[in-house]
Amino acid sequence: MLLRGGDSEKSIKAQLYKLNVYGPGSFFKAHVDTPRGDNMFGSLVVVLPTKHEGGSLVFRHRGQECVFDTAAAVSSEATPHGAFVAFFSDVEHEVLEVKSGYRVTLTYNLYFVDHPKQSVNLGVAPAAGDPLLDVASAMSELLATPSVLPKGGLLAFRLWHKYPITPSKTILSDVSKCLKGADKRLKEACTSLSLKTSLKILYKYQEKSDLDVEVACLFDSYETGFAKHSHVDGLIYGLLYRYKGKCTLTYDFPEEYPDVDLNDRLIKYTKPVLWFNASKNEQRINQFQTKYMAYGNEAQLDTIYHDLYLVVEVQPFEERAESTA
Ligand SMILES: O=C(O)CCC(=O)C(=O)O
Ligand SMILES: [Fe+2]
Repeated sequence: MLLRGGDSEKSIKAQLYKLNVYGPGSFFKAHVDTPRGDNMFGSLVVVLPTKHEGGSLVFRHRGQECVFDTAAAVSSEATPHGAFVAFFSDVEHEVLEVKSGYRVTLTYNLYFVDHPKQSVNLGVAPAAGDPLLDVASAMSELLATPSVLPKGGLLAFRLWHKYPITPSKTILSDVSKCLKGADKRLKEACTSLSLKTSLKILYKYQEKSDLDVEVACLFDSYETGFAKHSHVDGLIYGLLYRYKGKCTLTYDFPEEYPDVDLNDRLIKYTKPVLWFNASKNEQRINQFQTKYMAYGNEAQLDTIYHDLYLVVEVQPFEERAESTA
């Protein structure tokens, strides 16, 4: 169910990437498909009609697993026939060992495209029912609760999928046009309630001393320099003392790295945040390129998958109540 709702009308392009031939004993280790461009959202695997045993394609994402038994798919009828599966390419997948015969696949990269002329119409029908309504009603219930961000602030949803980021190039507002599955529905639900959303990247500074506090910074762009510049850490460290870890900082990173005496300006950007889907242990933060290199189906550094947050601006309760009254 790659494309739902509005996405069923989105133009997509399928580009042949490679041919894989697996003989007995062959397998493909668990990996994600290396993003080739910010608009690549999925992968299509076409399984050619060659009889084989073993070689199932196993998908894993956020603790869930599902198996596509390609051996059964090609031989479910008297004459072998082809099969295909499409998936979001940040979803980890693995081809188990082929026991006998040959397993042959063609893989395609799937891209969202702006110009319908380049696209192939795959005729994907929208899903039955409208899950958008559920998300929107849960969201409006949340905002109708006086104890939720009484003075206003932010809701920060860690997105279900990871997204391709090309350091120094990717503009997060462009990524918001390429949201996948549940993430897209979440954004649409916010828009239907006239809520202002934006995508951000989370960086955290954790103080290991007896203070045991941390500051979370939601940035508007991928910061290659963040880890290297100790004076940025110093700046945040200063803020830690001021806030004693009781609040979360959101901060638009300026072109020039700021001086510590800009603290007053930064305070303006400090807002309370309610976090969703971001359990402490699971949060992968301060991600940098090298970690991901060996994991893709092609070693490259230009574009990486990154966790992103959909951030929703929330007015103080009184203003929320007035606007819905
Ligand atoms: O052969 C398959 O089923 C999957 C191939 C694959 O994951 C890839 O080429 O990246
Ligand atoms: Fe793959």
